[in-house]
Amino acid sequence: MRRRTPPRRTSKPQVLGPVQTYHVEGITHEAKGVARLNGKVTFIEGALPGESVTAQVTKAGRRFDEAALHSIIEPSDYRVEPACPHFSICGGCSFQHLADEKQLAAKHDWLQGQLRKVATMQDFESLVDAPTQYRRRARIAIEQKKGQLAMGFRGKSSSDIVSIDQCVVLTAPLQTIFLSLKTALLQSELAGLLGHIELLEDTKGVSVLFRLNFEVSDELKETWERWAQDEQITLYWQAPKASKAEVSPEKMRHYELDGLKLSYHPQDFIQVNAAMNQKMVMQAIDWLALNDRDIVLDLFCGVGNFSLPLAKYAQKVIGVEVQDSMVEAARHNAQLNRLDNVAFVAADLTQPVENGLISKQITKVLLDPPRAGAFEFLDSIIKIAPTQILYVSCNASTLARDAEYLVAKGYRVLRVSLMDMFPQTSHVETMMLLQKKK
Ligand SMILES: C[S@@+](CC[C@H](N)C(=O)[O-])C[C@H]1O[C@@H](n2cnc3c(N)ncnc32)[C@H](O)[C@@H]1O
Ligand code: SF4
Repeated sequence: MRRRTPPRRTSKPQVLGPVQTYHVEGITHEAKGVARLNGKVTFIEGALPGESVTAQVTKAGRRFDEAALHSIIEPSDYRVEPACPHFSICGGCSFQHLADEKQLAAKHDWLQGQLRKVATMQDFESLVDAPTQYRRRARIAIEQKKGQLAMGFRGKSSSDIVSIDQCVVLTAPLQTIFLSLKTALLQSELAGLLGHIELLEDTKGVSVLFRLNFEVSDELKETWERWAQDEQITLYWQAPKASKAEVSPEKMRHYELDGLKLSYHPQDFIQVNAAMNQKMVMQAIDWLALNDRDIVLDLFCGVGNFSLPLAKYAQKVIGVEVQDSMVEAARHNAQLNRLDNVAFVAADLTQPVENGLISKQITKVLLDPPRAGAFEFLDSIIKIAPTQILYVSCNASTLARDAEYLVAKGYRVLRVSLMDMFPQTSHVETMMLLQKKK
């Protein structure tokens, strides 16, 4: 008998305490108001600094409590109407009730706290773009329960799916296809066969990937291919247990960046915010001040998102990436863009790498690791002894750890930029430039 994946655990907040009045003093980077009652810190979701609110403790801890907002007695001047009707329950965003400039200020405060041991400059720089309609990729959860279709994101205080009709952080073409898809799925048996859906927009247009939990008949597939033709989008099907390599490897996609064309598979990593990606890559080129004597090592290079633009300014760029298929795509991208001064190597940077990579000829290193950071490769970077290291990070705590190590080994932090890649959410991306001490 076929079995469905087990239902996710739901975690509804459990109210413990009486309704009490709090004065909110600060805000965490996850948008929880910080208050103190009888000396004990309380985090209140939805409350803003400067506000007087009433709230009820939902989780009592030894060092701090968590509370649910009950009412706002005195609102903050910076409280704004959330742009999305689902904001109060959808876990996708956490900051829509706070004015954009204050969101950024809250993220700055938090980032400065995280990096306080290594980055002592007064102010960090900021890189920002549009506050909404920026997300060119999204994973949509879907569930059919008792004839009802839920399609959207996980909730704020439960892992249930919040069914949405509108998502203001998606690009406009993705919002449009989301609605059309939802309407079509309401009338199709496909809804009950799906694990999740991935939406993607790039220079080629919009695509939808169906991740299947169960096999689909050819007839049903044909119906959906006709729907995709009408909508002028591309469909990808990922069969149950199928690997990425089995998902239409011939139907590659591409995006444009700094006048270059980058080809990739729909399940490869690409930066989610296209406008911010363009700005980030330009900032990397600017900060590294490359010239035709520079040999650059681009670690965790993906399909060449930094390597190719950098190659226009440097003598040579060497990109390193663990996934063979992405290394192949990166090599193809170099050819496509007629760049012959860039090479790509497949290597797992958490393991000892071939000695050829640890070359003293390398003058600058750029690294853009996943959340776990790059600790295992730091000693290799130190052996290379580049004059500059540009660290792009999606996790400030692993960045802080790695930067501390590099500082202890003879580097100093020159510049830090908070890149607001995901406005309205609590995610923070950082660019840090380190310089070798003389
Ligand atoms: C944050 S993404 C950055 C990709 C690229 N720099 C970009 O801007 O599109 C991190 C990349 O590191 C790769 N990666 C993850 N673990 C790795 C490892 N252990 N060794 C080498 N690359 C790895 C991932 O496949 C992914 O392409
Ligand atoms: S992720 Fe989309 S639907 Fe959810 S709160 Fe944010 S804008 Fe609204």
